[in-house]
Amino acid sequence: MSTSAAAQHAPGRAPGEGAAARARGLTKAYGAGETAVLALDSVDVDIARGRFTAVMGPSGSGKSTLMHCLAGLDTVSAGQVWLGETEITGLRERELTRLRRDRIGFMFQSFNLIPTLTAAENITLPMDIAGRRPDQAWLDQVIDTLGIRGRLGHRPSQLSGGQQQRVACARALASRPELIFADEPTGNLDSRAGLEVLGILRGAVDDLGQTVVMVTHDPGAAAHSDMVLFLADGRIVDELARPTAERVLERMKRFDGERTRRLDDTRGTRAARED
Ligand SMILES: Nc1ncnc2c1ncn2[C@@H]1O[C@H](COP(=O)(O)OP(=O)(O)OP(=O)(O)O)[C@@H](O)[C@H]1O
Repeated sequence: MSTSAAAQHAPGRAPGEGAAARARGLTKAYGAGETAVLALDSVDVDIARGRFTAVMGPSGSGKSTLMHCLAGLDTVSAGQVWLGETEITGLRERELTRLRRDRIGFMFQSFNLIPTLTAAENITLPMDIAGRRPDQAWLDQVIDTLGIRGRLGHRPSQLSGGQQQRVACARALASRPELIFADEPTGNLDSRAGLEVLGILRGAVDDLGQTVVMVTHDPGAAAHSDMVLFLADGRIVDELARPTAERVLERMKRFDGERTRRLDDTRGTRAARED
């Protein structure tokens, strides 16, 4: 199905506002010849501004590749990608670095905090590198929303996993980016800390007007989003607005069944040909 067409009418999309990011015909191949892997196969997608979008799919379906291409972390083989109104495909590495620094926030499963810096220093590091002054009122709001004011002088090793992820979240929010990409942000956390982080991302969207895209394997995590995009074999095969964990799980099971049937059909055809 064409996700772009469907997304224009999706309840998860704020009417009248442009997409925070979009891709048309996004194709990414790794390697060449016999060993080439088509990680993304002509993907059309609109990421709604001011919404929380989850990206799900089996291992190897292209979730991380999609995120990396939308964030300008990876080059594309074909197609176009825009961040807001800026087409990022074709930008030079230096322009991409600046664009990522100024307009995108990242959260990773492994937090990626600098161990020798305090929480406060980690939070403002990207802005310090860019020579930008943080907006103190915004920073205070983020720090208080995340409940980490009492931890600002601590180094990462003195913080729990959940607190480290909250610091990583504050770092992603500090520059007030147009778009936050979170790759399995709850993957290394116990369920309580994971729920806290999901609540924080939800709050960043609802209370602070941020746009969040989260890659996850967890239907429970996806249920915190406004819209789930399902990837399979490098294509967006479905989307689900206002998800619940049960509905996400049910869709995933359906895709697994369809995929197994397709594979069985392919094997059957091949076996018949060889007979
Ligand atoms: N640097 C690379 N070189 C070669 N192949 C790659 C590379 N990165 C990813 N791939 C392949 O591209 C496909 C998509 O990978 P990707 O990491 O995007 O999947 P994913 O859905 O994020 O998987 P997972 O859930 O396991 O993290 C896979 O078949 C993978 O093996």
